[in-house]
Amino acid sequence: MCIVYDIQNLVKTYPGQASPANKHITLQIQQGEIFGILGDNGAGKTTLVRQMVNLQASTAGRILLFGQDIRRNMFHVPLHVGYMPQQSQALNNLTVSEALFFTAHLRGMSRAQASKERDRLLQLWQIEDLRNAYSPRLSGGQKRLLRLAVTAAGSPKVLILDEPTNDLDPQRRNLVWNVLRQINEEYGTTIIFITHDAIEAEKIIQRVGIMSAGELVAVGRPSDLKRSIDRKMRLEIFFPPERPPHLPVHLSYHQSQPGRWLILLDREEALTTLDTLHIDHLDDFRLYSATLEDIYLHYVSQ
Ligand SMILES: Nc1ncnc2c1ncn2[C@@H]1O[C@H](COP(=O)(O)OP(=O)(O)OP(=O)(O)O)[C@@H](O)[C@H]1O
Repeated sequence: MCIVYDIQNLVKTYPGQASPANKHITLQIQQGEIFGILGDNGAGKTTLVRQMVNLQASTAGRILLFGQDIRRNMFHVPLHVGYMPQQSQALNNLTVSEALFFTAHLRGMSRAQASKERDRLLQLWQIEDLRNAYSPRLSGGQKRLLRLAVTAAGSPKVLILDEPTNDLDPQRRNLVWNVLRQINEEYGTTIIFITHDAIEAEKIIQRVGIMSAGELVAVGRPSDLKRSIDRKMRLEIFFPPERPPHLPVHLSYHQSQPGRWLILLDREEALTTLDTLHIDHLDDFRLYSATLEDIYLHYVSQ
């Protein structure tokens, strides 16, 4: 299988920063993969993808895209990669329809092909009713869908998306994951994205890279990484914040919000722990096997 990205020993230190934003990142991404990048705030994810699209010079290391060093030819990345940054003002004063048409046209399609591409994208991303709306007047979520559609215009071989589901309601987040999977299946597009939605992204992620403090601390298929915490169950409990339950002393919890704890347990002790906690004193509880979010918490907390 063809290697799309070959990232070798990459380091980025911003001027004036004591520690590097990322260090010694070595990673290969294969053609047709859906690769997710997870990590806490400031872990170096955006810096890494900006290096991958040649918008950020690296301090050391190199990046090959389809076997060619991305710094040798400034057109190499734009020719193959559609990139959606976290924030962008780039849609100017165009209507939704114009933004899609001109992007497809600029990417080499004839006017007739670009019109067809515009209609296909309007339908695929379910934004047909916005076709004549001016992009600056769209809501945050509508803009996000338009930016995703613009990034995918002309079907580039690789999509790199920095938090594709930010600003979206649950229904549209679902739409995004489904459309990305569809694009990957139909065109064999390699899709690389950063997300904080570990649980939802698990639906489509084939391989994941977990970043912590500038380092890539784990890379693998979610099912393989799960083996490292395989014997663990995830117990989520909900309780009145002013009356926290008494947890057996050998267990620790992660509090995602007041009155909600996440506890990783050995399978064997799940039922006894629930007994100790007195279920009737809890507002609610959920017990399930490890998710991608647990893998992430496991590696980031190490
Ligand atoms: N232009 C810059 N100049 C100086 N430091 C920067 C710059 N951009 C990012 N950094 C620093 O580099 C580190 C990594 O930032 P980066 O944006 O890559 O993290 P991230 O994982 O994408 O975070 P988030 O999830 O919050 O978006 C942080 O410490 C950040 O403060």
